[in-house]
Amino acid sequence: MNNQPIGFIDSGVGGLTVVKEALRQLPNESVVFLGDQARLPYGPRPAAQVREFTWQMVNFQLQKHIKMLVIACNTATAAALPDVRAKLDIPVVGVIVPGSRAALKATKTGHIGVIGTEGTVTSHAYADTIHSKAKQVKVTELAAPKFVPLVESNEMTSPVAKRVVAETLQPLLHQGIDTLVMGCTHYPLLRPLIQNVMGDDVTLIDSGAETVSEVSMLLDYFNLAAHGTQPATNQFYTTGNAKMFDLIAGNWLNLKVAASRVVIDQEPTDVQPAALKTVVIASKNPGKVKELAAMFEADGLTVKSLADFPAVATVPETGKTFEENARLKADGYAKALELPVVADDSGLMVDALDGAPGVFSARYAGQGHNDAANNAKLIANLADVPDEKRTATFHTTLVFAKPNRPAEDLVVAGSVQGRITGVPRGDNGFGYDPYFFLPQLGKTMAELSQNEKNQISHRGNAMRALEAKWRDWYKED
Ligand SMILES: O=c1nc[nH]c2c1ncn2[C@H]1C[C@H](O)[C@@H](COP(=O)(O)OP(=O)(O)OP(=O)(O)O)O1
Ligand SMILES: [Mg+2]
Repeated sequence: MNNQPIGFIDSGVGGLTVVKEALRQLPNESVVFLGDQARLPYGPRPAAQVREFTWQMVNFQLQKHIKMLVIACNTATAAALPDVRAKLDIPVVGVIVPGSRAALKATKTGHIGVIGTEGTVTSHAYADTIHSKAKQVKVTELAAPKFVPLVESNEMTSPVAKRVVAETLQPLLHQGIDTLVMGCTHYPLLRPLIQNVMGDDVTLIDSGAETVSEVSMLLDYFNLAAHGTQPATNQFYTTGNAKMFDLIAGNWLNLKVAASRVVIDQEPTDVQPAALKTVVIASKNPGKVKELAAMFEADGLTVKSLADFPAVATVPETGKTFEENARLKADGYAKALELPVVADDSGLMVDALDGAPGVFSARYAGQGHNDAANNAKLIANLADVPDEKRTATFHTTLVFAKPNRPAEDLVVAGSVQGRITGVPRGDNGFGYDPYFFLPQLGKTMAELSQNEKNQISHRGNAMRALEAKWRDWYKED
């Protein structure tokens, strides 16, 4: 008997489909869930990176004193389960074996379909597991990389979702597949759409739900089940947007949760007293911070960001222009922190949308916005616009401010032109980068390294303008 919690980890909200099943089947058990929404999707990432991220989640869970770990993510199971299992002395459960087992039990035609992320499909983890048990069974695997972003942007019932699901599953029809494994814990949230396309004769296997039976069995086997004498407690954490997390959990899984945001990919930084040669990049956007930090670090400055000052109050962006917002942020944070501050206000202006989303780029998708939701809305709004009319501009205004001297603000700007594609490409950068195509390079922004992006980007151009001026300005003190 053991009242410690069970830890569940996933790249995002998808793992909650497993937790929901656990709460139903094992109501005495306490749960700690962590979703790495800040870095999803995991699907397109190299296996080594998925392993690294998974270990960061595992280490977070170990601090919560879990008694068992469930890797509620197929991509992470395929990439990291053997490694994690070998190094931990608690039971570690993945989703692929239980899903494979259930599919074998269900199939009559002996032809099983598997849909998953690119990472899961290229690992052939399902085919290998199924074939290790039953060689003669035919397994057809198909990557469905667009499904996770649909779920994470809360677009499960939109016309876009319906079309994407129908188009993606086309290759699996009329082949004699009678059982389809939803090999990603996000997919059960699209279940009605998937069932509709596959037809009622196809049995859908929810690998996550199957996993809970395995958890239940292991709790008994290792004598780890909770006493049931005290109420179970549940804790939910996300590395991303807690509001969006709560919204999706509530709307789609009927789970009332209040998630907390956590950082798992950096060592805690001590807050140091204000140093003379310190600049604070006053942004909550890690993508921006990374790009801007490089320049100042090269100049020998100590660079900090708002992540180093978790207690400072957020400055609202109430301006109507990039410059107004950049000034508000720079002056506001410089005053609060009593340090020199650089702020960036930036966004995407699409010609066919009369310059939208513009200064509203970060909040384009409204309440609980995030990159995936913003991108989904952008693509939906451009659905009927032909390629040659999808021209767009990225803009950045940078303001460098000294504490309490707004009149001396140094203001520069930069921009770059490109075109909005229909299909995202690349894993680098952030925000709208995967959709921002640069015809002269034949690549999207997200396909460039940080260095390459800085050479041509709006932010890089603004930084070069700042570079020419800031040293003299800074020295004046
Ligand atoms: O290089 C870029 N590549 C892709 N997307 C970009 C880029 N630069 C800005 N963007 C998008 C992200 C966000 O949706 C909006 C900026 O909004 P913006 O308010 O300036 O930044 P933010 O809220 O993300 O962070 P913060 O205000 O804390 O600096 O434009
Ligand atoms: Mg902002």
